[in-house]
Amino acid sequence: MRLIIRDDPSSVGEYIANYICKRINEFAPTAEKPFVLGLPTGSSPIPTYKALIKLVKDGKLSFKNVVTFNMDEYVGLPRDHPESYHTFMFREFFSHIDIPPSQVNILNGNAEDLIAECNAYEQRIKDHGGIELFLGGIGEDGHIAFNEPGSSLASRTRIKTLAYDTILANARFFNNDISAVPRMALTVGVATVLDSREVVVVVTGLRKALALSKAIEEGVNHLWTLSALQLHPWALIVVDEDATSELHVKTVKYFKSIEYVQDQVEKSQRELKARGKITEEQVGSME
Ligand SMILES: N[C@@H]1[C@@H](O)[C@H](O)[C@@H](COP(=O)(O)O)O[C@@H]1O
Repeated sequence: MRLIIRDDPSSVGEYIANYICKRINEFAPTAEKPFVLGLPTGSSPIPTYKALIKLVKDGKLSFKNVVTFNMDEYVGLPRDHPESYHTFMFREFFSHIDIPPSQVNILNGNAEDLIAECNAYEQRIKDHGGIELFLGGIGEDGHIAFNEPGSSLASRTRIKTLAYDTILANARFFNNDISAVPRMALTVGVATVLDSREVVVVVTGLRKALALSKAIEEGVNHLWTLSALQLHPWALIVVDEDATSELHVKTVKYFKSIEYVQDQVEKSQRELKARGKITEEQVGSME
């Protein structure tokens, strides 16, 4: 697992957007072989979405051959409700980029048969060859998607009852009216996230500091479902300084030193390449 620390949420967003841009461009997606991207909602990914939109507007990135799968959706909230995750995703992201709406997948929290909806979603992900990169956020209780504390680490897309903490945290989106927050959601499972080839998680703000420390400084634990990422072979967590507040100083120093050494390695590779000592391919294989 890598942990990247940036000063503030907007630098975190820029880092992740540039990272995703590089991954999509290197993948060189086509209509036959699209890049399959998992996406979250919440306030934390908004700076990333803003930076991705700018990359598209600047002509550096296209979503024409990208297929997306969102992590979760409330149960019973009308699709056009201002706080449904459908509305959120189109308002904050999809309507500003060049993705064909037919390539957007979001769970239907109003399906007649919710279990069938969840199973079909898992199948659709499989039919697309799995998710290449899953971008996620976390809740204050360490949940990834809506995998609340106690969720099975082997869980798949399913119906989840929300924890009271999450209902309280999300009440701010419903005029602070706790009774207006849906009690249930459809969500991809922890195992659905772990199945993706790469996971990138955004964690910003003091409110998430305890969850971050539990997830990376302690063992794999179903009470802090983000900790399951420790089992993933290719995981990256990008955080701001505030989110590191509960980490040990040595943890922060360790991850900063890793980034520093990595930068030095890349710099020396670029120099070797400029002097014709190694090829572009060799640079890529060492990154
Ligand atoms: N289901 C979503 C999560 O996927 C998201 O990570 C979390 C954090 O939201 P925010 O980024 O607004 O703190 O909110 C909800 O609970």
